[in-house]
This record gives sequence, C-alpha cells and structure tokens, in this order.
Amino acid sequence: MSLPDKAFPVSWDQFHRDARALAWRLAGLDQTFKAIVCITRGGLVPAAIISRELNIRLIETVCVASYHDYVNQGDMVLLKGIAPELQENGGEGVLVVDDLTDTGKTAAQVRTMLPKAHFACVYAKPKGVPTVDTFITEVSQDTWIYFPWDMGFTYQEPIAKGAR
Ligand SMILES: O=P(O)(O)OC[C@H]1O[C@H](OP(=O)(O)OP(=O)(O)O)[C@H](O)[C@@H]1O
Ligand code: HPA
Ligand SMILES: [Mg+2]
Repeated sequence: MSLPDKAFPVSWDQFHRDARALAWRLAGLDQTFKAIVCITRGGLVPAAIISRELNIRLIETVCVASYHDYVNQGDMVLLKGIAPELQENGGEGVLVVDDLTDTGKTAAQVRTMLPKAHFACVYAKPKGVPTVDTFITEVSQDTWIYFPWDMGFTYQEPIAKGAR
C-alpha cells in the first residue's frame, strides 16, 4: 500500500485533549472497569491518560504488531498475551484501549481473547468502526494519522506547492 492521500497530524496537546474526551465518554457509561488492557505500543499513551482520569490502577498489556514497515500491514504477531485472570468471563469488566482502529484487524484479534470486554480507541477509520465500542474522532480511510510520538519538527511545503 502507498501512503494514504490525506494527512491528519496530531499534536501532544490535541492527543491529550482527545484521550481525555474518551475518558469522559467512558465515565458516562453505566459501567465501571476493573482493569485496562492496552494494546501496545500505541495504546500505552491513551491508557496512561484514561487510567489517571478513571482511577483504574490495574493495567495489563497485550503486545501485538502488524505494521512492520510504516504504512504496510503484514501478519499479526502476538508477542505477549493477556493474564488468564483478566480473561475470565470473557473479559467482562475489562477496558481495552488503543490509539486507533484502522482496518479493524488488531481490535478483532484482541476481541477473540476478550469477547466481553469494552473496546475503546481515540481515533477510528470507517473499516475499524464496527470493531470498537467507543471512539472519539473518525477520519476517512484514505487518511494517515501522524501521532506526536512518531514525529519531529521539519520544514512544511506551502499548500500551493503541493503540501499534503
Ligand atoms: O486496525 P488495524 O489496521 O489493525 O490498525 C490499528 C493498529 O495499528 C497500529 O499498531 P501497530 O501494529 O502499527 O503497532 P504499534 O502500536 O506498536 O505502533 C495502531 O496502534 C493500532 O494498534
Ligand atoms: N497512523 C499511525 N499508525 C497506524 C495508522 C495510522 O493512520 N493505521 C495503522 N497504524
Ligand atoms: Mg498499535
């Protein structure tokens, strides 16, 4: 796959604001969560913000990777699974957190491990929307989201000269 047409750059400020908005949305649910399972690595950052806001102190990771070279998705590799006690009752009462859902493959894979957990992410693309329960901002499928932890300061072409 080539780089998607549109760029959606996210600053640290904006990510903090959007992750906090996700925490507000989750706080409004008729449900309390006993633990967070964050999907590394991208889920680590919103998980830190949500755990602080919702006072959830039991944090587990599920370590999966599938984008091995920037924009191209390959095979899903499970590097570390979830503690058995959190998988009891299908993961009922567990909140799964990720930064985004794109094709939905990552969320679908983790759902097989925690079918009754609540899945939340900050950003979603249309193909991924059915795989999560709560998200904040939807962007189109032909958009690439640039997260602040992947970025540095560089010169930007003016729009008139072909900026993306
Ligand atoms: O919905 P999908 O198409 O499966 O894509 C979404 C996943 O892709 C990214 O993770 P990645 O596998 O790149 O690993 P990372 O979190 O370590 O960057 C992102 O953090 C999501 O977890
Ligand atoms: N941005 C960053 N990482 C990603 C994306 C994206 O749009 N899709 C899948 N992993
Ligand atoms: Mg990820």
